[in-house]
Amino acid sequence: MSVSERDILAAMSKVMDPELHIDLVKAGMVKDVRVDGDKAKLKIELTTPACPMKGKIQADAEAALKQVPGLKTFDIEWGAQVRSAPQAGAQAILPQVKNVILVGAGKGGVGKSTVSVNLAAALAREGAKVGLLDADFYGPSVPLMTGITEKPVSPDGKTLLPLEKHGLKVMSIGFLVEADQALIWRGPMLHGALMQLVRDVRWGELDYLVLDLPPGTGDVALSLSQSVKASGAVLVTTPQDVALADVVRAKQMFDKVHIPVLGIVENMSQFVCPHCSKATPIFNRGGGHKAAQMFSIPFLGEIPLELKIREAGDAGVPVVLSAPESAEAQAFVAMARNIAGRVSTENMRVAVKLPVIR
Ligand SMILES: Nc1ncnc2c1ncn2[C@@H]1O[C@H](COP(=O)(O)OP(=O)(O)OP(=O)(O)O)[C@@H](O)[C@H]1O
Repeated sequence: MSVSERDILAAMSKVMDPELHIDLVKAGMVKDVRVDGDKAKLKIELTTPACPMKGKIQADAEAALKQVPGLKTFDIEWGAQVRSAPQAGAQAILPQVKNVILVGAGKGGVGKSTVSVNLAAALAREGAKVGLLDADFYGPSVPLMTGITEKPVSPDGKTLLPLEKHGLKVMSIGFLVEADQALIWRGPMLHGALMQLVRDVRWGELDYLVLDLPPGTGDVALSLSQSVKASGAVLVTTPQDVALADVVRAKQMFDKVHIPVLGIVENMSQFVCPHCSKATPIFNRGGGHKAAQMFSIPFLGEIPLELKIREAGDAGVPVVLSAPESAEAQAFVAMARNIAGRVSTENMRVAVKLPVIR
């Protein structure tokens, strides 16, 4: 029995992307199908190199090809092509950036910058082109957390080159102004300075720009979020019940400007004693889950309270790079994959008018 390219496509159209809820052919992921007698070659292009469902898609695709009558061997080349947010492109303020991911929190000190830096580093480690923009003028921590001490240069007096470290393109308000100076600026001045950071930096082509927002739900966070036409926002919280009120405010802020909330990350979830391995929920447990349930938005992961995370931050090498095999690094990687998956789902939902599935 001879096999045709149509048979291969028919088999692939039975494989569903478990997150996007459409089949691989409809999602445009199946490329370059070639059949030669009883052998087939094809390429499957995932929507992100950090795909949280790659293992399942791979198993399902192989199982489907094994069912094709007459097909003896097959060779799947795996790749990834990050899709742009529908609002990205020539008209946008960042025309070469496919997706802006906002990282926000209802209040300061919950680990927003730690999450931003590790998210960016984890996505880059998976193979994506990633930028990190620190707009947190209250306490720009990205220079310290990435170990960058140089100042950005402007080759033409108008635009700035981002600094490059850990496979990331990095820019921070902290590179340009003293913290006490930014703090006395009023709203419009701050917004202007931050927009300059967005617009006048030569980011080049990026799959993801992770934007560490100023904490809270003030006007600057709101107007910046609105201006960059983000793919979505990640809310960082600690597990206490008192943090819930801040999450509510942050969620309302993003709803107001129609930015999808990609989900909630619970930071400082519990402390695992390095001596006896006993887990202690210092800041209580479950607040992030509770908030996610309350709003029917995804829970993107929990990050333990762990000395190594703080030490890695202070040493300028994110823990996902300094100790990639550690449980805390794995927690960040799982979170980053969930976020990349949610960005893909949001983009696909708009592109093919999928129903909202939470
Ligand atoms: N999971 C964690 N385990 C241990 N230390 C952590 C963890 N998350 C954050 N920290 C530490 O807590 C401090 C505050 O974190 P970070 O600067 O990321 O918070 P933030 O929400 O961005 O704060 P701000 O809004 O004030 O800028 C840092 O010293 C950081 O290293």
